[in-house]
Amino acid sequence: MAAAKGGDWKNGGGLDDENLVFETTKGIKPITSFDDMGMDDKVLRGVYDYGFKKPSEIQQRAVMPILKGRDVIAQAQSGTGKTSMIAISVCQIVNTSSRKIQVLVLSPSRELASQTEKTIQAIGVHTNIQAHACIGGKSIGDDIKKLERGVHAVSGTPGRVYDMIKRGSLQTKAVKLLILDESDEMLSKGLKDQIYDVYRSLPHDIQVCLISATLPQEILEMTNKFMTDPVRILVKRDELTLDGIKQYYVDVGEEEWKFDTLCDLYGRLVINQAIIFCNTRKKVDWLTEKMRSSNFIVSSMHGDKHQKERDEIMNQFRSFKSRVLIASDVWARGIDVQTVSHVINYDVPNNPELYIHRIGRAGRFGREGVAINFVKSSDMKTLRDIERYYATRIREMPADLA
Ligand SMILES: Nc1ncnc2c1ncn2[C@@H]1O[C@H](COP(=O)(O)OP(=O)(O)OP(=O)(O)O)[C@@H](O)[C@H]1O
Repeated sequence: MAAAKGGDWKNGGGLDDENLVFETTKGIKPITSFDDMGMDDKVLRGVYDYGFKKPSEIQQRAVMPILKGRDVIAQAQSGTGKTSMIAISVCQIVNTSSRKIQVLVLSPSRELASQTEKTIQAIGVHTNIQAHACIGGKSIGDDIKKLERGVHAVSGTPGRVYDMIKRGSLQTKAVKLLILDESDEMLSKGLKDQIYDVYRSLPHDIQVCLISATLPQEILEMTNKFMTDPVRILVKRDELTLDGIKQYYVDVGEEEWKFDTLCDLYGRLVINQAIIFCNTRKKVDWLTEKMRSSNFIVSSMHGDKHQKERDEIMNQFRSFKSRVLIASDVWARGIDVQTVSHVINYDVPNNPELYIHRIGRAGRFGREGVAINFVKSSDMKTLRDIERYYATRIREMPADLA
């Protein structure tokens, strides 16, 4: 932070970066109790009232550097409390006596941005913090009104946030902290330009925190362009999969056998709640129709649906009224529904990062979960590559899994 960030990060890192080795910063002392983090009593009360007793490993290591104003790159396995850590830090950092936006949290999906806003509001219940979810698909007029009335923290998606900045409704002068959740996705090709647009509207000495379960080398390489001497808490690839999530595959041979396999599983497994991931929105729609016409009750969700419908589906799923959700990768990252017991990859995901995020929808915060991959003969190599990449085992699903 402090010093102006140098470099042309929008256009990628220089050649010098290629041989950089990234390691966890030495000498980070875990703080094993929330009581010892020097937080305001009201924030602390909010944390305990929210049901947290002890900080998770990543919270023990990353909260203090964030609160001290350091730039931080924080990686930890899925479902281990990273987004909650963002909420705790935001509640502590904002000064509620001023109604200016002081923290901006950006997330890749509307659902995640909204989930983070709700967590901030819940943990900050005793502090009077005003957070606002600034996300696409909602009324622009409502956003403008809410922002002009004054809020302390904004959790949003990059497109809508930048729109509000351009309109002058989202004032950035007092923003001291920018957090990119799911930061590898945020800095990937598709979103990097939008993030850059937001970033250059913020004060020069902005503190930046990057959070994700997956942080590939090429993302770490670009961080020196906009971060200053960041504290790094990193996880090695072979430690990223969670023991609590059992991983299986079913060799379906050909695409056409996937559907029967799914129907068969439905009859055999005791599922609390399940997410079935497909690689395209079209496939989500197709599978939803096909399941419904075979009398299965399923919900479905992807980025082409209207926001109102997306909200309804999320509410139904979170309140356990719907138990099986067929989804695109809009659901792969960050969404926290503790009761999800099974993740089914109807299609093997296109990259190893997505695999980690998808299966991480089950097995939240130490719970058990099961991930089942439907694998065509032509996908077997991709699955083996994923297995090798994370040094994990994805076993053939046993007949008696139920
Ligand atoms: N210290 C804690 N004690 C108890 N529960 C916690 C704690 N921190 C987080 N949780 C709970 O664990 C679950 C997962 O937390 P969170 O969503 O913050 O994880 P995450 O690491 O951001 O996940 P993802 O990798 O999917 O983005 C949530 O239900 C959250 O309420």
